[in-house]
Amino acid sequence: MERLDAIVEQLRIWQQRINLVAPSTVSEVWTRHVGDSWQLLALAPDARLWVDLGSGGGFPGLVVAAALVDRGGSIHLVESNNKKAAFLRECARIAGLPVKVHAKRIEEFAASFAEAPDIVSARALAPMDKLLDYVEPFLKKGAQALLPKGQDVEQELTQAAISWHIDAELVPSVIEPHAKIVRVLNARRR
Ligand SMILES: C[S@@+](CC[C@H](N)C(=O)[O-])C[C@H]1O[C@@H](n2cnc3c(N)ncnc32)[C@H](O)[C@@H]1O
Repeated sequence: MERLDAIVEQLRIWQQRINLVAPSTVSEVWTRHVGDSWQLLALAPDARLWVDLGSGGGFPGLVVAAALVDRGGSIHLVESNNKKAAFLRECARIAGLPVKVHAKRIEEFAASFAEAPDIVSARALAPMDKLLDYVEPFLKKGAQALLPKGQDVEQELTQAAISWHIDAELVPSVIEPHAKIVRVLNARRR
């Protein structure tokens, strides 16, 4: 809880200078962002090495990091916006989180990252078709992808299935009634 408190405190401070989350959601940060992120941990109880793509204001990446401390795990956050990357670094330092921030584009990170993560996550980054491009290099190394999605998820999966064979399951969100988390076990281009 102390680590999560520190994350929320830093978010509120930095949000006054840079747009880390939609301003309308700041008052609901504990449910809309912290809780929404925390629920991913139950879907990967044994994961220790994690990669979060397009981390932005740190969701789910920083919240996952707060839990990975107790598992002896760590997380790589990939965020190409330098101001957001600076926030992620400073927040991780203050909260004492096992985080490495990569201020680069996902494509560049994926090409140079030599480790095999247990989980790759991405929230609010891209439509499913594009998202699969981003996570495929990690799936090939044995990772599972956890991708929180809104109520249009079925439509996105149908669209993505035109170009991809997708082995995935949908897990209902415990936070948003119509939202789902897509757990991707495998994906390959047709
Ligand atoms: C809409 S925000 C979502 C942030 C966070 N995951 C969340 O759910 O609150 C998407 C973030 O992904 C970053 N991003 C988009 N494309 C990227 C890419 N190709 N490489 C690295 N970061 C990227 C953007 O800078 C932005 O901060």
